[in-house]
Amino acid sequence: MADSTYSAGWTAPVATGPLDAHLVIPGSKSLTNRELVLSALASGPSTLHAPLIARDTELMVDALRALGTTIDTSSPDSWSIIPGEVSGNAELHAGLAGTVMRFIPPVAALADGPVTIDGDAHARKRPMATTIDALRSLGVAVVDDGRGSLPFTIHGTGLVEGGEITIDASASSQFVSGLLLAAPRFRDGLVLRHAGERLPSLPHIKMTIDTLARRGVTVTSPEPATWVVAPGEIAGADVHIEPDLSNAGPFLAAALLAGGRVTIAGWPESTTQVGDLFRTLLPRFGATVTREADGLTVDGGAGWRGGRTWPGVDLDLTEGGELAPTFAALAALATSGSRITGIGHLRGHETDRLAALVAEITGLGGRVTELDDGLAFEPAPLHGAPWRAYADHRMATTGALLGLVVPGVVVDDIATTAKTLPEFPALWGQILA
Ligand SMILES: O=C(O)C1=C[C@@H](OP(=O)(O)O)[C@@H](O)[C@H](O)C1
Ligand SMILES: C=C(OP(=O)(O)O)C(=O)O
Repeated sequence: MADSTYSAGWTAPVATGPLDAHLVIPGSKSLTNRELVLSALASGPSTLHAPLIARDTELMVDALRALGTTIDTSSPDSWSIIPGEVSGNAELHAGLAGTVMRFIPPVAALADGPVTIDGDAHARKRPMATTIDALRSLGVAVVDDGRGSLPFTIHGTGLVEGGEITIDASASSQFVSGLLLAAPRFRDGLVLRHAGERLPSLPHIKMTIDTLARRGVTVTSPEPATWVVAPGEIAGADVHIEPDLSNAGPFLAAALLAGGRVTIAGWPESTTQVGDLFRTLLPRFGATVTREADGLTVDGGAGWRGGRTWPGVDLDLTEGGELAPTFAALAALATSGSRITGIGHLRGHETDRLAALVAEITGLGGRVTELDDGLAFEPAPLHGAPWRAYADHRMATTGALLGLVVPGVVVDDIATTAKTLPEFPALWGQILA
C-alpha cells in the first residue's frame, strides 16, 4: 500500500545501544479472522476482545458484512458480531489476505446467490485451485477462468450438502482451515482428507480445531491428515484475542541484533500460535528467554552490534513458514552456513518469499540461494542498499531488522506492514527510543 509519509522510502534506524523495551503487540491475525468467521456462522451473538485492527481483519469484516453479518467495530477494544442469514449477490475483495481468500469461499457457498471474490494484483497469483475444486466436489458451482486463482464466482443455492472429499493442501494449510470452519453448517458435515506431498503449518490447523472446540464443535481426526466435522450449531462466544506472536518475532529478534532486552506483554501460557516457536528457537542464536508475570523477555546480551555472534542453524520450518523471513535475517548474520527448509510453499505467500529473500539479502551483499524447499545461507559481510518489500509485511519487517545493524537499509514500502500491524513503524521507533 502506498503511503506518502514514506514516499522516498523508509531508512531503517540503526540501533545505537542495547534495548530495554516493553511492548504490547496487537491481536493475532489468525485468531481474529477465525473468530470473525465463526461468529458470523454462529447461532448467537459474539464479542471479540482486543481484536487485531489491520488491513487483513478489516477486509474480513467487510466481506462478512457483505454476506449479511452485523459487525460493530466502533469500539477498538471489543467488536460485537450478530450473525445473519448468509446472503449472496455480493462482490468481495480479499486484498492480499490468505485467510480471507481461503476462509470466505466456503462461507459464501452457503449463500443463496452469486458471490464474486477478487483481490490485489498479487493475490491473483496465490494458489486457490484447492478451494475451488473442494467446493465443486461438495456440489457447489464455481465459475472461474480456469487458472485456479482469483477472481471467481461462487453460485450458492442456500445449502451445502457436505460429505466426504479429498483435497491437496500441500500449498497451504488455509485450504483445510477454511473448509473446517464452515463445515458444521454443511447439511451432512464434512469428512476432509488431505492427500499430497506435504502439509505445511499444522499448528494453524490445530488452531482452527481449537477455535471450533471452544464454540462447541468437535473435530475428530481418526487418522493423520483426515478430519471429521459433524453438522451442528456453532455457539456464539465471548473471546479474548491473544497478541500476535508471529508479529512479535522481529521485535524479539531485535534484542539479539541490538543487544539488551525486549519484553512482550501478555505472552500466553499455552497457545496454538506458531509464533510461540520464537520462545524455543531464539536460544539457538544465543538469546536468553524468560517468562515472567509481565510477559516474555528475550535478552540478547551485548547483541550482534556488541560483538556477539552465533553459528548457522539448520531449521525445518514446515510448521511455521510465516516465521521464516525473521529467521532469515538471523541466518544472514550467522558466522557459518544455515539452512531453512520446509518452506517451499512460501513461493505462494504474499510474494514469492524465497525469491524475494534471495534478491534482497543478496542486494545487501549476503550469500543466499534457493533450495527446492527452502534457503541456504553462507556468511558474508552486509552493506546498506535499497530493500524491496513486494507488498509483503514480513519482507518489510525483515528489512527493518537487518537495518538495525547494517546502516543504510532503505525499505521501499514500510507501510505495507499495515497488512497485519499498522503500528509497526511506531513500535519499532518505541523499542529504539
Ligand atoms: O491459517 C492461518 O491463519 C495461516 C496459515 C499459514 O498459511 P500457510 O499454511 O499457507 O503457510 C500462515 O503462513 C499464515 O500466515 C496464516
Ligand atoms: C502468509 C501470511 O499471510 P496470509 O494470511 O496472507 O497467508 C503471513 O502473514 O505470513
